[in-house]
Amino acid sequence: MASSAFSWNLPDHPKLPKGKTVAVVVLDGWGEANADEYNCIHVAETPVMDSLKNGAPERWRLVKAHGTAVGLPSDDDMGNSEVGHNALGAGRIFAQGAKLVDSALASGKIYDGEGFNYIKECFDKNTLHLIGLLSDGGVHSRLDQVQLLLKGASERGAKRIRVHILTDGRDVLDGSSVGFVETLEDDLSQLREKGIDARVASGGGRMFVTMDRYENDWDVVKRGWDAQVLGEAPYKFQSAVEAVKTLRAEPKANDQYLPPFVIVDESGKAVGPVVDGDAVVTFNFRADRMVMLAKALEYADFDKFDRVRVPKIRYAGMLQYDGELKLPSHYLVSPPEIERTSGEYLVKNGIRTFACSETVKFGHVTFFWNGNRSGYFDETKEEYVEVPSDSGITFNVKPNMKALEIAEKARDAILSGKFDQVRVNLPNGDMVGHTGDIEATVVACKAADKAVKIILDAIEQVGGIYLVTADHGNAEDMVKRNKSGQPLLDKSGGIQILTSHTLQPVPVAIGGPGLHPGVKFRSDIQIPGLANVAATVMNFHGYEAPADYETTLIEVVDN
Ligand SMILES: O=C(O)[C@@H](CO)OP(=O)(O)O
Ligand SMILES: [Mn+2]
Ligand SMILES: [Mn+2]
Repeated sequence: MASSAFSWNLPDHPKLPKGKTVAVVVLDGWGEANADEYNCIHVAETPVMDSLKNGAPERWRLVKAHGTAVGLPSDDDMGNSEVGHNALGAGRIFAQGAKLVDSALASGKIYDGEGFNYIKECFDKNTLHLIGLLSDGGVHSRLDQVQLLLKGASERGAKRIRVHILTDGRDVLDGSSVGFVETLEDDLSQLREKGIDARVASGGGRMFVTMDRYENDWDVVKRGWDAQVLGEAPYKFQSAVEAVKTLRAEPKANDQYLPPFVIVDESGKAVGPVVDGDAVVTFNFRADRMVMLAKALEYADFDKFDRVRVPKIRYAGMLQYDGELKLPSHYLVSPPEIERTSGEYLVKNGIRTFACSETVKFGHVTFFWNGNRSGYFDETKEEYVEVPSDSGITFNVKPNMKALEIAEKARDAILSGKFDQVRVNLPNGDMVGHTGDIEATVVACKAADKAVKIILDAIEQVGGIYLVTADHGNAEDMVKRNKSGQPLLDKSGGIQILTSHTLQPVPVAIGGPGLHPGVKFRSDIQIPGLANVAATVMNFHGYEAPADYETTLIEVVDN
């Protein structure tokens, strides 16, 4: 597109009117899968979602929500909220962090960039610290990328390396942390044989240490800071494998919630606090759960918790995590440039927008939706409402979460007549699904379904249009399966609970009294995915999507 000819004005849709209130509902972690006892959506009472599926075959369909359809390296990659909401909001498929880091490592370009050269200054006399999620989940980070980075940095002069690990159990099976730590320890010992002083320095479970998001609970980040930067934690071990094995042996322990620990030497001294002159890299490519730590590492006037000691460091993110805040200012790989999102177009065409979720998913329908960008495009036309999430609990304890409150806010926004688009994320299926608690996940799915009803009823009242979809699967499959789909059993004969997202497709349901009667899903799109939703929503507002957007899912047939 020649820049001189560029215009934010969207062309009118030839057949669909303007002025309808459009509700866009994203059910987080709500995929479509075979109906069996491990499909919590099937087991749960979900009359509203069932009626959408069974009521109007031309207005319900499945779309792809994982792998290449959302910009991930391969179709073995499960979907996730970041890439899912990016695709939903941007209407195009961008090569995502996972893929960009892969290419930068493969070509070696990562080592030529500004970010690497910035941290390299410390290699000669000081320590390089790597902090991030240690697994092969591919949602926030990947172990093989960390291995390549360790190799690359040591070949380029890093003499002392400390790795601060966060155990996963959320994107990978619970219990797999031990194997990942063993693999890492193996790599570090090979580096030591080459004369590089490389060790694990601290650790903890991702949901209890460091990886909070959207400022739900700063204590999580503080626990990480204390262990990683100050070298202080309630548990001390001489090896990381011993740490993870011992902490996992506690009753009810799981990888996601391991307490913080530091590795100490024979005299009990932490082996790797961060000190003046050191370099720090946060190796997650995904933004949401690194932003808070990035602020603590980078901001001089930080006041969210007492950092006690603020070392003068050179800090780089694997990617830049927030394009608007330019955070962090140094990074190893440039993030995808997700611009001209549907949110920005619609606002510039006068669409008044309301977006809402509870804290743990708030940034999904705002920050991710808008291409990893904080804040409003135009505060006179947008209102983003965050319902405070519960903090300090696992969500199987309160599986209803804030679904009702979110739905009521959406209902009020729809009935107020002040908004053209009302967009929400309902977190239940995903957040409770990640706990691996099947019974609670069934309750969660029911709660999400009830919330959908409240929103659709409001749309009915104002003669509006709805589009209900999801960002990826989770609650529809809670068990690890073999290739033929049979549940896999562990050594003691129990099922292996699947806490992660899935590769399943997700539904898109459309309707409402405001939807032109001739609208139906097209059957000619090869492999429709989440990125086709944005053009569809633009149509419902009476516009055609920009030419480079993935095509709309609908057609209007004359009756
Ligand atoms: O909780 C998260 O960070 C991820 C899983 O790692 O889930 P989602 O992509 O749904 O936010
Ligand atoms: Mn999600
Ligand atoms: Mn999730």
